[in-house]
Amino acid sequence: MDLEITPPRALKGEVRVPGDKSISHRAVMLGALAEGDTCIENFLMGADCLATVRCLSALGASFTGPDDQGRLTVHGRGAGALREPEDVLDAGNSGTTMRLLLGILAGLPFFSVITGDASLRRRPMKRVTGPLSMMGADIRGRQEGNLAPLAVRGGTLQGMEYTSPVASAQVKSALLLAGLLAAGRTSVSEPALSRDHTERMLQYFGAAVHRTGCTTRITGGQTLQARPVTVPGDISSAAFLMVAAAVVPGSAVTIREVGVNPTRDGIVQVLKEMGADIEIFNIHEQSGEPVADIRVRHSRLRGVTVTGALIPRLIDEIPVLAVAGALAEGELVVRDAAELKVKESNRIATVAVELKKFGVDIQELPDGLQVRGGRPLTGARCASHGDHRIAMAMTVAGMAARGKTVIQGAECVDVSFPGFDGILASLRVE
Ligand SMILES: O=C(O)C1=C[C@@H](OP(=O)(O)O)[C@@H](O)[C@H](O)C1
Ligand SMILES: C=C(OP(=O)(O)O)C(=O)O
Repeated sequence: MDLEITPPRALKGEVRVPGDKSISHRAVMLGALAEGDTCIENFLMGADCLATVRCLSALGASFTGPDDQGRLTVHGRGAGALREPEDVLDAGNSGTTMRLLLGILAGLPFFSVITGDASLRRRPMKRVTGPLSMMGADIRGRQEGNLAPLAVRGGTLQGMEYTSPVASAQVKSALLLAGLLAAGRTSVSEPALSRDHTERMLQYFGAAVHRTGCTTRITGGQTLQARPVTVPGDISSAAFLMVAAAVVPGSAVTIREVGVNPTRDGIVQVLKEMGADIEIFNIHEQSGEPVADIRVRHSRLRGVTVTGALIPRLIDEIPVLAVAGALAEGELVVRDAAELKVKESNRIATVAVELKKFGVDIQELPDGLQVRGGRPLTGARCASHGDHRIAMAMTVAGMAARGKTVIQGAECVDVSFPGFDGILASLRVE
C-alpha cells in the first residue's frame, strides 16, 4: 500500500494514540500465566500484539475479545494449564513476542517450535536462547540456536545470575519470565537500564521483583494474581505526532493519556534539549505505570548529541528523532545505538538511505547517525523496508517537506500504530 503525504498548513487538536505495544504484550502473557481473569482495556490491536494473542491461544490460553474498543479478557489458570501446541507458533514481525515467549516456553514441560516472518527470522535470538539454555532449556535453531525457526524443549529450569552484554528489555524480560518458572533465584544485570514494564507488571500481579542499579532479581515459584490492566497510550507512537507538531509551523497538538515511564521517556528529554516546546501535565498512575497528557507546539530546534544510558530510553524513537535533526539547526549525533541494526530493518542504514531522498545531509556511523540539519526538505518517493517505524518517520518528514511524498509499503504501520493516517488527518489544518 502506498501512503501519500502533502504538507499541511499546521497540525492542531487533541488526540489519543493506541495502547502501548510493550505493555499490551506483557498484559496478555502475564494474564495467561496468572490465576483468574485479567480484563485489559485499551489493548493494542496492532499486528504484533495480535500475534502474541494467537501464540498464547495455541498454547491453550483462553480469551474473550478483543472487541473493537480494545477490551480483552484473558482467562488465566496458571502456567501449569498451558499445553503443547499442535502447530508451529508464529510471532509474525514481532521480536517482543518471540523473545518473551521463549522465556515462558523454556520453563514449560513440552515441545514447541516458534518462527516469524522473513525479517524476524534474520534477527538474533542467541541473546535469549543462550542464557535460557544455561538455565536448562534445550533450544535448537540455525546458527546454533540464533535464528528462528527455533525448537524448544522446556522443563525444569535452574535460576542463575546472568550479565547481559546488551541493554535489552526483551532479554531481561525473557529471563525474568523463565526465572518465575525456575527453581531458586534468577538475576539479570544489564549495561544500562532498559524499559521496566515486565518488572512493574509482575509486581502489580503480586510477585516480588527487586532491582538494585541495573540488576533485577526474581525468585521462582511465585504465583501471579490476575488484576485489571488499563494500557496507556504508546509513547513510541506519540513520538511521531510530537515530532510532527514540533517541526510543522503553527502546530499545537495535545496527546492524552500517554505512558511516561521514565525508562521510555527519553524522546521527551531530547526534544526538550533540542528546544521543543513540550508540556507534560495531568500526571497520574494507571495499573502500575505513570501516564500523562503531552502538549507540543511548533518551535525552532537545534541539534544535540544523544549517547549512553539515554539510548535504551528512546531506542525505537531514533528514526523520527533523525527527522527532527534534519529540520533542526546544527548537528544531531546519535552514538551507542548499534542495536538499531538488528530491529525490523537495519535502522541506521534505512533511515540514512530514506532521508537522503529528501535531500538531508545524513551519514551512517558504526553505532549511530550524524545529521546536519537546516536544509529545506523536498518531498520524496520512499520505501518502508517493511519497517513500521521507518514508514511513520518518513511520513513525518513528508509533512515538513516541499511537495508530495509517497511511502511505498506503508501497510506495515499496522504492526504498532493502526489508524496512524486517520489520526494525522484529524490534526491537519489545510
Ligand atoms: O521489551 C519490549 O517490549 C521492547 C524492547 C526493545 O527491544 P530490545 O529489548 O531488543 O532492546 C524495543 O526496541 C522493542 O520495540 C520493544
Ligand atoms: C523493535 C521493535 O519491536 P520488536 O522488537 O518487538 O519487533 C519496534 O517496535 O520498533
